[in-house]
Amino acid sequence: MHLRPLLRPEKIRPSHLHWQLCRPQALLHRYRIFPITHIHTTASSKRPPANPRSLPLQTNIRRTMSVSSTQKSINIAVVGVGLVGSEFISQLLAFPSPSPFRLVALCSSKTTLFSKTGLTFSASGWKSDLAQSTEGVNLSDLQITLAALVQPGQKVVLVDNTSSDSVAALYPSFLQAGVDVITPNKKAYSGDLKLYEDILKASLDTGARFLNESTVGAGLPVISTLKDLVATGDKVKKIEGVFSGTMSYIFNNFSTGEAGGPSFSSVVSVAREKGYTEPHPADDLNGADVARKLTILSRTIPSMRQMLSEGFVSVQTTSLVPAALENIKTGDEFIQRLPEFDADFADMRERAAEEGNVLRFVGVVDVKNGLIKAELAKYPKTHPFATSLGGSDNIVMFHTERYGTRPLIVQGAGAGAAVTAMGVMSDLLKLI
Ligand SMILES: NC(=O)C1=CN([C@@H]2O[C@H](COP(=O)(O)OP(=O)(O)OC[C@H]3O[C@@H](n4cnc5c(N)ncnc54)[C@H](OP(=O)(O)O)[C@@H]3O)[C@@H](O)[C@H]2O)C=CC1
Ligand SMILES: N[C@@H](CC=O)C(=O)O
Ligand code: NA
Repeated sequence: MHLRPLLRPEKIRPSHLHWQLCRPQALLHRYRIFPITHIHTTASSKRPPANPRSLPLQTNIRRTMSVSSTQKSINIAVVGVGLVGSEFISQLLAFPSPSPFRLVALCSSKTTLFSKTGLTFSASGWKSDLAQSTEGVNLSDLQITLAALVQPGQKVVLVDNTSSDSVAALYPSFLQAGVDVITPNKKAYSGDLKLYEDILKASLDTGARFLNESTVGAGLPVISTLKDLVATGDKVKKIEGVFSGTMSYIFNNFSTGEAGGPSFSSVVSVAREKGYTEPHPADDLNGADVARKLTILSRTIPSMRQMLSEGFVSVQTTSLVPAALENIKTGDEFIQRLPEFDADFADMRERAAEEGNVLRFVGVVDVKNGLIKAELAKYPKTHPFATSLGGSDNIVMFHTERYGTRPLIVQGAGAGAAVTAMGVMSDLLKLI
Protein backbone atom coordinates (compact mmCIF):
# COMPACT_ATOMS: atom_id res chain seq x y z
CA MET A 1 0.00 0.00 0.00
CA HIS A 2 1.45 3.34 -0.97
CA LEU A 3 -0.73 5.61 1.10
CA ARG A 4 0.70 8.41 3.16
CA PRO A 5 2.61 7.26 6.25
CA LEU A 6 1.43 8.07 9.73
CA LEU A 7 2.83 11.37 10.96
CA ARG A 8 2.92 11.80 14.72
CA PRO A 9 2.85 12.97 17.40
CA GLU A 10 2.98 16.73 16.94
CA LYS A 11 -0.08 18.85 17.48
CA ILE A 12 -0.65 20.81 14.34
CA ARG A 13 -2.68 23.97 14.48
CA PRO A 14 -5.26 24.57 11.79
CA SER A 15 -4.46 28.24 12.17
CA HIS A 16 -1.18 27.41 10.47
CA LEU A 17 -2.82 25.38 7.78
CA HIS A 18 -1.38 22.01 8.60
CA TRP A 19 -3.23 18.91 9.50
CA GLN A 20 -2.23 15.87 11.46
CA LEU A 21 -2.19 13.08 8.94
CA CYS A 22 -3.25 9.52 9.54
CA ARG A 23 -3.11 6.41 7.38
CA PRO A 24 -6.62 5.26 6.51
CA GLN A 25 -6.04 1.54 7.02
CA ALA A 26 -5.23 2.15 10.66
CA LEU A 27 -8.69 3.63 11.07
CA LEU A 28 -10.71 1.15 9.10
CA HIS A 29 -11.06 -1.22 12.02
CA ARG A 30 -13.28 1.31 13.71
CA TYR A 31 -17.00 0.75 13.49
CA ARG A 32 -19.33 3.50 14.48
CA ILE A 33 -23.02 4.18 14.26
CA PHE A 34 -24.37 7.69 14.74
CA PRO A 35 -27.80 8.06 16.32
CA ILE A 36 -29.64 9.53 13.37
CA THR A 37 -33.32 9.87 14.19
CA HIS A 38 -34.52 12.37 11.64
CA ILE A 39 -33.40 13.43 8.23
CA HIS A 40 -34.64 16.73 6.88
CA THR A 41 -33.70 17.52 3.32
CA THR A 42 -33.26 21.25 3.11
CA ALA A 43 -32.01 21.65 -0.43
CA SER A 44 -32.65 19.93 -3.70
CA SER A 45 -29.75 18.48 -5.64
CA LYS A 46 -31.50 19.52 -8.85
CA ARG A 47 -29.85 22.23 -10.89
CA PRO A 48 -32.01 25.39 -10.72
CA PRO A 49 -33.49 26.48 -14.03
CA ALA A 50 -31.21 28.83 -15.93
CA ASN A 51 -34.07 31.09 -16.89
CA PRO A 52 -35.89 32.51 -13.86
CA ARG A 53 -38.82 33.51 -16.07
CA SER A 54 -39.74 29.84 -16.27
CA LEU A 55 -40.87 30.05 -12.65
CA PRO A 56 -43.55 32.73 -12.36
CA LEU A 57 -43.83 32.59 -8.57
CA GLN A 58 -40.09 32.75 -8.05
CA THR A 59 -39.89 35.62 -10.51
CA ASN A 60 -42.48 37.53 -8.51
CA ILE A 61 -40.56 37.04 -5.32
CA ARG A 62 -37.37 38.14 -7.01
CA ARG A 63 -39.06 41.20 -8.46
CA THR A 64 -39.88 42.40 -4.93
CA MET A 65 -36.12 42.34 -4.34
CA SER A 66 -35.41 44.63 -7.24
CA VAL A 67 -34.19 48.10 -6.45
CA SER A 68 -36.75 50.79 -5.52
CA SER A 69 -36.58 54.32 -6.87
CA THR A 70 -34.81 55.61 -3.73
CA GLN A 71 -32.40 52.66 -3.35
CA LYS A 72 -29.13 52.53 -5.23
CA SER A 73 -28.08 49.40 -7.11
CA ILE A 74 -25.42 47.33 -5.40
CA ASN A 75 -22.14 47.55 -7.33
CA ILE A 76 -20.49 44.17 -7.82
CA ALA A 77 -16.94 43.28 -8.80
CA VAL A 78 -16.35 39.61 -9.66
CA VAL A 79 -12.87 38.11 -9.43
CA GLY A 80 -12.52 34.57 -10.80
CA VAL A 81 -14.57 33.40 -13.76
CA GLY A 82 -13.97 29.65 -13.72
CA LEU A 83 -16.66 27.05 -13.16
CA VAL A 84 -18.39 28.70 -10.20
CA GLY A 85 -17.59 32.27 -11.34
CA SER A 86 -19.16 31.74 -14.79
CA GLU A 87 -22.29 30.19 -13.31
CA PHE A 88 -22.51 33.02 -10.76
CA ILE A 89 -22.37 35.60 -13.55
CA SER A 90 -25.13 33.72 -15.42
CA GLN A 91 -27.33 33.74 -12.33
CA LEU A 92 -26.58 37.43 -11.71
CA LEU A 93 -27.30 38.49 -15.29
CA ALA A 94 -30.51 36.41 -15.26
CA PHE A 95 -31.98 38.60 -12.53
CA PRO A 96 -35.18 40.22 -13.80
CA SER A 97 -34.97 43.90 -14.65
CA PRO A 98 -34.78 46.26 -12.85
CA SER A 99 -32.05 44.31 -11.07
CA PRO A 100 -30.83 45.42 -7.65
CA PHE A 101 -27.32 44.62 -8.84
CA ARG A 102 -24.91 46.43 -11.13
CA LEU A 103 -21.88 44.51 -12.40
CA VAL A 104 -18.99 47.00 -12.46
CA ALA A 105 -15.93 44.76 -12.75
CA LEU A 106 -14.97 41.34 -14.04
CA CYS A 107 -11.47 39.88 -13.55
CA SER A 108 -10.07 36.64 -14.83
CA SER A 109 -6.52 35.72 -13.86
CA LYS A 110 -5.32 37.63 -16.93
CA THR A 111 -7.68 40.47 -17.86
CA THR A 112 -10.11 42.99 -16.38
CA LEU A 113 -13.27 44.74 -17.54
CA PHE A 114 -14.39 47.79 -15.54
CA SER A 115 -17.10 50.40 -15.82
CA LYS A 116 -18.30 52.40 -12.84
CA THR A 117 -21.68 52.92 -14.50
CA GLY A 118 -22.12 49.19 -15.10
CA LEU A 119 -20.65 46.82 -17.67
CA THR A 120 -22.45 46.21 -20.94
CA PHE A 121 -21.41 43.45 -23.28
CA SER A 122 -21.09 43.00 -27.02
CA ALA A 123 -23.16 40.40 -28.87
CA SER A 124 -20.40 37.84 -28.42
CA GLY A 125 -20.91 37.95 -24.64
CA TRP A 126 -18.95 38.72 -21.50
CA LYS A 127 -16.51 35.81 -21.81
CA SER A 128 -15.23 36.94 -25.17
CA ASP A 129 -15.24 40.63 -24.12
CA LEU A 130 -13.19 39.77 -21.04
CA ALA A 131 -10.77 37.59 -23.00
CA GLN A 132 -10.24 40.40 -25.51
CA SER A 133 -9.75 43.13 -22.91
CA THR A 134 -6.32 44.74 -23.00
CA GLU A 135 -6.50 45.69 -19.33
CA GLY A 136 -4.44 43.43 -17.02
CA VAL A 137 -5.31 42.42 -13.46
CA ASN A 138 -4.24 44.57 -10.52
CA LEU A 139 -6.30 43.83 -7.45
CA SER A 140 -4.72 46.61 -5.37
CA ASP A 141 -5.87 49.09 -8.01
CA LEU A 142 -9.28 47.43 -8.03
CA GLN A 143 -9.50 47.89 -4.26
CA ILE A 144 -8.79 51.63 -4.60
CA THR A 145 -11.28 51.97 -7.46
CA LEU A 146 -14.01 50.10 -5.60
CA ALA A 147 -13.34 52.06 -2.39
CA ALA A 148 -14.06 55.25 -4.32
CA LEU A 149 -17.47 53.89 -5.28
CA VAL A 150 -18.52 53.29 -1.66
CA GLN A 151 -20.91 56.06 -0.56
CA PRO A 152 -23.55 56.36 2.15
CA GLY A 153 -26.37 54.09 0.93
CA GLN A 154 -24.21 52.78 -1.92
CA LYS A 155 -22.96 49.26 -1.37
CA VAL A 156 -20.01 47.82 -3.25
CA VAL A 157 -19.29 44.08 -3.12
CA LEU A 158 -16.26 42.01 -4.05
CA VAL A 159 -17.24 38.48 -5.09
CA ASP A 160 -14.17 36.24 -5.03
CA ASN A 161 -14.77 33.06 -7.04
CA THR A 162 -11.12 31.99 -7.05
CA SER A 163 -9.35 29.55 -4.76
CA SER A 164 -6.48 31.99 -4.53
CA ASP A 165 -4.58 32.77 -1.31
CA SER A 166 -3.42 36.09 -2.71
CA VAL A 167 -6.97 37.29 -3.39
CA ALA A 168 -8.03 36.07 0.08
CA ALA A 169 -5.17 38.04 1.67
CA LEU A 170 -6.71 41.26 0.36
CA TYR A 171 -10.10 40.86 2.08
CA PRO A 172 -9.13 43.00 5.11
CA SER A 173 -8.17 45.93 2.88
CA PHE A 174 -11.41 45.66 0.85
CA LEU A 175 -13.43 45.45 4.08
CA GLN A 176 -11.51 48.38 5.63
CA ALA A 177 -12.52 50.38 2.55
CA GLY A 178 -16.17 49.53 3.22
CA VAL A 179 -16.43 46.94 0.43
CA ASP A 180 -18.46 43.85 1.39
CA VAL A 181 -16.80 40.53 0.57
CA ILE A 182 -18.69 37.40 -0.56
CA THR A 183 -16.91 34.19 -1.49
CA PRO A 184 -16.96 30.40 -1.82
CA ASN A 185 -13.14 30.50 -1.39
CA LYS A 186 -12.19 28.72 1.84
CA LYS A 187 -8.62 30.03 2.08
CA ALA A 188 -9.15 33.14 4.22
CA TYR A 189 -11.48 31.55 6.74
CA SER A 190 -9.50 28.37 7.27
CA GLY A 191 -5.97 29.66 6.88
CA ASP A 192 -3.72 31.88 8.94
CA LEU A 193 -5.50 32.97 12.13
CA LYS A 194 -4.14 36.53 11.81
CA LEU A 195 -5.85 36.92 8.42
CA TYR A 196 -9.13 35.64 9.89
CA GLU A 197 -8.87 38.05 12.81
CA ASP A 198 -8.01 40.95 10.48
CA ILE A 199 -11.16 40.14 8.51
CA LEU A 200 -13.31 40.18 11.66
CA LYS A 201 -11.72 43.45 12.79
CA ALA A 202 -12.08 45.20 9.44
CA SER A 203 -15.72 44.14 9.25
CA LEU A 204 -16.35 45.43 12.79
CA ASP A 205 -14.53 48.72 12.06
CA THR A 206 -16.49 49.60 8.93
CA GLY A 207 -19.68 47.53 9.06
CA ALA A 208 -18.77 45.96 5.71
CA ARG A 209 -19.89 42.34 5.73
CA PHE A 210 -18.05 39.15 4.85
CA LEU A 211 -20.30 36.27 3.84
CA ASN A 212 -19.11 32.80 2.98
CA GLU A 213 -22.08 30.41 2.87
CA SER A 214 -20.68 28.44 -0.06
CA THR A 215 -17.42 27.64 1.72
CA VAL A 216 -19.16 24.73 3.50
CA GLY A 217 -21.78 22.54 1.81
CA ALA A 218 -21.86 24.82 -1.28
CA GLY A 219 -25.39 26.37 -1.41
CA LEU A 220 -26.70 24.33 1.54
CA PRO A 221 -27.57 26.53 4.53
CA VAL A 222 -24.77 25.24 6.75
CA ILE A 223 -22.92 28.42 7.78
CA SER A 224 -26.14 30.40 8.21
CA THR A 225 -27.68 27.60 10.31
CA LEU A 226 -24.62 27.44 12.55
CA LYS A 227 -24.50 31.23 12.91
CA ASP A 228 -28.20 31.23 13.86
CA LEU A 229 -27.71 28.46 16.42
CA VAL A 230 -24.80 30.34 18.01
CA ALA A 231 -26.43 33.80 17.84
CA THR A 232 -29.65 32.58 19.46
CA GLY A 233 -27.73 31.09 22.38
CA ASP A 234 -27.97 27.37 21.62
CA LYS A 235 -24.97 25.31 22.73
CA VAL A 236 -23.43 23.34 19.88
CA LYS A 237 -22.06 20.05 21.23
CA LYS A 238 -20.97 18.33 18.04
CA ILE A 239 -21.16 18.75 14.28
CA GLU A 240 -20.60 15.66 12.16
CA GLY A 241 -21.26 14.51 8.64
CA VAL A 242 -20.04 14.21 5.09
CA PHE A 243 -18.59 17.59 4.10
CA SER A 244 -17.03 16.91 0.73
CA GLY A 245 -19.08 16.64 -2.43
CA THR A 246 -16.12 15.00 -4.14
CA MET A 247 -15.53 12.41 -1.41
CA SER A 248 -19.27 11.80 -1.19
CA TYR A 249 -19.56 11.19 -4.94
CA ILE A 250 -16.44 9.00 -4.93
CA PHE A 251 -17.48 6.72 -2.07
CA ASN A 252 -21.22 6.64 -2.91
CA ASN A 253 -20.17 5.13 -6.24
CA PHE A 254 -16.99 3.29 -5.32
CA SER A 255 -18.06 1.60 -2.08
CA THR A 256 -21.63 0.31 -2.02
CA GLY A 257 -21.09 -2.58 0.35
CA GLU A 258 -21.11 -5.08 -2.52
CA ALA A 259 -18.04 -6.86 -3.87
CA GLY A 260 -16.44 -5.26 -6.94
CA GLY A 261 -17.38 -2.01 -8.64
CA PRO A 262 -15.77 0.79 -10.63
CA SER A 263 -12.09 1.61 -10.22
CA PHE A 264 -11.17 4.36 -7.74
CA SER A 265 -9.43 6.45 -10.38
CA SER A 266 -12.45 6.32 -12.72
CA VAL A 267 -14.86 7.72 -10.12
CA VAL A 268 -12.35 10.44 -9.19
CA SER A 269 -12.18 11.41 -12.88
CA VAL A 270 -15.95 11.63 -13.14
CA ALA A 271 -16.14 13.75 -9.95
CA ARG A 272 -13.65 16.10 -11.57
CA GLU A 273 -15.59 16.22 -14.86
CA LYS A 274 -18.75 17.05 -12.95
CA GLY A 275 -17.01 20.07 -11.39
CA TYR A 276 -17.06 18.77 -7.81
CA THR A 277 -13.31 18.74 -7.19
CA GLU A 278 -11.03 21.59 -6.25
CA PRO A 279 -8.93 22.95 -9.13
CA HIS A 280 -6.35 20.28 -8.08
CA PRO A 281 -8.20 17.05 -7.07
CA ALA A 282 -5.43 16.18 -4.58
CA ASP A 283 -6.77 19.01 -2.40
CA ASP A 284 -9.92 16.92 -1.97
CA LEU A 285 -8.29 13.50 -1.67
CA ASN A 286 -5.73 14.62 0.92
CA GLY A 287 -8.55 15.65 3.26
CA ALA A 288 -7.45 19.31 3.19
CA ASP A 289 -10.76 20.51 1.78
CA VAL A 290 -12.71 18.82 4.59
CA ALA A 291 -10.18 20.01 7.18
CA ARG A 292 -10.70 23.57 5.91
CA LYS A 293 -14.47 23.26 6.20
CA LEU A 294 -14.19 21.87 9.74
CA THR A 295 -11.89 24.77 10.65
CA ILE A 296 -14.37 27.30 9.23
CA LEU A 297 -17.21 25.74 11.27
CA SER A 298 -15.04 25.54 14.39
CA ARG A 299 -14.08 29.20 14.17
CA THR A 300 -17.80 30.09 14.12
CA ILE A 301 -18.27 28.45 17.55
CA PRO A 302 -16.80 30.80 20.19
CA SER A 303 -15.44 28.11 22.55
CA MET A 304 -13.82 26.18 19.68
CA ARG A 305 -12.41 29.38 18.22
CA GLN A 306 -10.79 30.11 21.55
CA MET A 307 -9.26 26.62 21.71
CA LEU A 308 -8.04 26.88 18.12
CA SER A 309 -6.45 30.26 18.68
CA GLU A 310 -4.68 29.01 21.80
CA GLY A 311 -3.40 25.99 19.88
CA PHE A 312 -5.21 23.42 22.04
CA VAL A 313 -6.94 21.75 19.11
CA SER A 314 -5.64 20.28 15.88
CA VAL A 315 -7.51 18.85 12.91
CA GLN A 316 -6.61 15.19 12.56
CA THR A 317 -6.81 14.48 8.86
CA THR A 318 -6.66 11.27 6.85
CA SER A 319 -5.03 11.66 3.46
CA LEU A 320 -5.97 9.35 0.60
CA VAL A 321 -3.24 10.69 -1.66
CA PRO A 322 -0.63 8.00 -2.33
CA ALA A 323 2.81 9.15 -1.15
CA ALA A 324 4.17 8.90 -4.70
CA LEU A 325 1.60 11.43 -5.94
CA GLU A 326 1.98 13.98 -3.17
CA ASN A 327 4.01 16.49 -5.11
CA ILE A 328 2.34 16.23 -8.49
CA LYS A 329 1.95 19.78 -9.77
CA THR A 330 -1.06 19.55 -12.06
CA GLY A 331 -4.49 18.00 -11.68
CA ASP A 332 -4.18 16.43 -15.12
CA GLU A 333 -1.00 14.53 -14.26
CA PHE A 334 -2.46 13.52 -10.89
CA ILE A 335 -5.51 12.00 -12.60
CA GLN A 336 -3.27 10.30 -15.16
CA ARG A 337 -1.15 8.60 -12.44
CA LEU A 338 -3.98 7.64 -10.07
CA PRO A 339 -4.81 4.29 -11.82
CA GLU A 340 -1.42 2.99 -10.57
CA PHE A 341 -3.06 2.76 -7.13
CA ASP A 342 -6.46 1.34 -8.06
CA ALA A 343 -5.61 -2.12 -6.70
CA ASP A 344 -4.84 -0.68 -3.24
CA PHE A 345 -8.15 1.16 -3.07
CA ALA A 346 -10.04 -1.89 -4.38
CA ASP A 347 -8.46 -3.93 -1.61
CA MET A 348 -9.77 -1.50 1.03
CA ARG A 349 -13.24 -1.68 -0.54
CA GLU A 350 -13.28 -5.49 -0.59
CA ARG A 351 -12.24 -5.73 3.05
CA ALA A 352 -15.01 -3.32 4.08
CA ALA A 353 -17.60 -5.16 1.96
CA GLU A 354 -16.66 -8.53 3.49
CA GLU A 355 -17.64 -7.07 6.87
CA GLY A 356 -20.94 -5.69 5.48
CA ASN A 357 -19.57 -2.15 5.52
CA VAL A 358 -19.12 0.81 3.20
CA LEU A 359 -16.36 3.42 3.24
CA ARG A 360 -17.29 7.05 3.80
CA PHE A 361 -15.12 10.14 4.32
CA VAL A 362 -16.55 11.99 7.31
CA GLY A 363 -15.78 15.03 9.43
CA VAL A 364 -16.41 15.72 13.11
CA VAL A 365 -16.19 18.84 15.26
CA ASP A 366 -16.59 17.55 18.80
CA VAL A 367 -16.96 20.70 20.86
CA LYS A 368 -17.36 18.91 24.18
CA ASN A 369 -14.13 16.97 23.80
CA GLY A 370 -12.20 19.62 21.84
CA LEU A 371 -11.62 17.27 18.91
CA ILE A 372 -11.70 17.94 15.16
CA LYS A 373 -11.12 15.16 12.66
CA ALA A 374 -11.54 14.33 8.98
CA GLU A 375 -11.26 10.61 8.33
CA LEU A 376 -12.12 7.64 6.18
CA ALA A 377 -14.36 5.36 8.24
CA LYS A 378 -16.40 2.20 7.83
CA TYR A 379 -20.16 2.21 8.27
CA PRO A 380 -22.66 -0.65 8.04
CA LYS A 381 -24.42 -0.64 4.69
CA THR A 382 -27.73 0.04 6.47
CA HIS A 383 -26.37 3.28 7.98
CA PRO A 384 -27.90 6.54 6.64
CA PHE A 385 -24.42 7.58 5.36
CA ALA A 386 -24.69 4.49 3.11
CA THR A 387 -28.40 4.56 2.26
CA SER A 388 -29.44 8.23 2.12
CA LEU A 389 -26.59 9.88 0.22
CA GLY A 390 -26.29 10.06 -3.56
CA GLY A 391 -24.44 12.19 -6.10
CA SER A 392 -22.37 14.88 -4.40
CA ASP A 393 -24.62 14.99 -1.31
CA ASN A 394 -23.35 16.46 1.90
CA ILE A 395 -25.02 15.69 5.20
CA VAL A 396 -24.37 17.89 8.22
CA MET A 397 -25.75 17.02 11.64
CA PHE A 398 -25.80 19.66 14.37
CA HIS A 399 -26.03 18.17 17.85
CA THR A 400 -27.02 20.95 20.20
CA GLU A 401 -28.48 21.46 23.65
CA ARG A 402 -31.85 22.57 22.24
CA TYR A 403 -32.09 19.84 19.60
CA GLY A 404 -31.31 17.20 22.24
CA THR A 405 -31.06 13.63 20.96
CA ARG A 406 -32.53 14.49 17.52
CA PRO A 407 -29.91 16.52 15.65
CA LEU A 408 -30.74 19.29 13.22
CA ILE A 409 -29.80 17.85 9.83
CA VAL A 410 -29.00 19.62 6.57
CA GLN A 411 -28.63 17.44 3.48
CA GLY A 412 -28.32 17.91 -0.29
CA ALA A 413 -25.87 18.47 -3.11
CA GLY A 414 -22.65 19.82 -1.61
CA ALA A 415 -20.65 20.60 -4.76
CA GLY A 416 -21.14 21.67 -8.36
CA ALA A 417 -21.25 25.03 -10.07
CA ALA A 418 -25.02 25.60 -9.97
CA VAL A 419 -25.52 25.00 -6.24
CA THR A 420 -22.29 26.76 -5.26
CA ALA A 421 -23.15 29.87 -7.28
CA MET A 422 -26.62 29.78 -5.73
CA GLY A 423 -24.99 29.98 -2.29
CA VAL A 424 -23.00 33.01 -3.43
CA MET A 425 -26.19 34.61 -4.82
CA SER A 426 -28.01 33.91 -1.55
CA ASP A 427 -25.26 35.78 0.32
CA LEU A 428 -25.65 38.68 -2.09
CA LEU A 429 -29.38 38.80 -1.39
CA LYS A 430 -28.61 39.10 2.34
CA LEU A 431 -27.18 42.57 1.58
CA ILE A 432 -30.49 43.91 0.30
N1 LIG B 1 -16.70 23.58 -7.56
C1 LIG B 1 -17.44 23.44 -6.46
O1 LIG B 1 -18.33 22.58 -6.36
C2 LIG B 1 -17.21 24.33 -5.29
C3 LIG B 1 -16.20 25.26 -5.31
N2 LIG B 1 -16.00 26.06 -4.22
C4 LIG B 1 -14.95 27.03 -4.27
O2 LIG B 1 -15.22 27.96 -5.31
C5 LIG B 1 -14.00 28.50 -5.81
C6 LIG B 1 -13.96 28.38 -7.32
O3 LIG B 1 -14.02 27.02 -7.67
P1 LIG B 1 -14.13 26.57 -9.20
O4 LIG B 1 -14.91 27.57 -9.95
O5 LIG B 1 -14.57 25.17 -9.17
O6 LIG B 1 -12.58 26.65 -9.64
P2 LIG B 1 -12.00 27.03 -11.09
O7 LIG B 1 -10.59 26.60 -11.09
O8 LIG B 1 -12.91 26.55 -12.16
O9 LIG B 1 -12.06 28.62 -11.10
C7 LIG B 1 -11.20 29.42 -10.38
C8 LIG B 1 -10.87 30.59 -11.26
O10 LIG B 1 -10.15 31.56 -10.51
C9 LIG B 1 -9.24 32.16 -11.41
N3 LIG B 1 -8.18 32.82 -10.65
C10 LIG B 1 -7.22 32.26 -9.90
N4 LIG B 1 -6.46 33.20 -9.33
C11 LIG B 1 -6.94 34.40 -9.76
C12 LIG B 1 -6.58 35.75 -9.54
N5 LIG B 1 -5.56 36.07 -8.76
N6 LIG B 1 -7.32 36.71 -10.12
C13 LIG B 1 -8.37 36.40 -10.90
N7 LIG B 1 -8.76 35.14 -11.16
C14 LIG B 1 -8.05 34.15 -10.59
C15 LIG B 1 -8.72 31.02 -12.27
O11 LIG B 1 -8.24 31.51 -13.47
P3 LIG B 1 -7.21 30.62 -14.34
O12 LIG B 1 -8.02 29.45 -14.80
O13 LIG B 1 -6.83 31.55 -15.43
O14 LIG B 1 -6.10 30.24 -13.41
C16 LIG B 1 -9.99 30.21 -12.46
O15 LIG B 1 -10.68 30.58 -13.62
C17 LIG B 1 -12.88 27.72 -5.10
O16 LIG B 1 -12.41 28.48 -4.02
C18 LIG B 1 -13.59 26.46 -4.60
O17 LIG B 1 -13.00 25.92 -3.45
C19 LIG B 1 -16.80 26.00 -3.11
C20 LIG B 1 -17.82 25.12 -3.04
C21 LIG B 1 -18.09 24.18 -4.11
N1 LIG C 1 -14.19 20.29 -3.78
C1 LIG C 1 -15.23 20.63 -2.87
C2 LIG C 1 -16.07 21.68 -3.47
C3 LIG C 1 -16.91 22.34 -2.47
O1 LIG C 1 -16.46 22.86 -1.47
C4 LIG C 1 -16.06 19.41 -2.55
O2 LIG C 1 -15.90 18.42 -3.24
O3 LIG C 1 -16.86 19.46 -1.60
NA1 NA D 1 -23.29 26.34 2.49
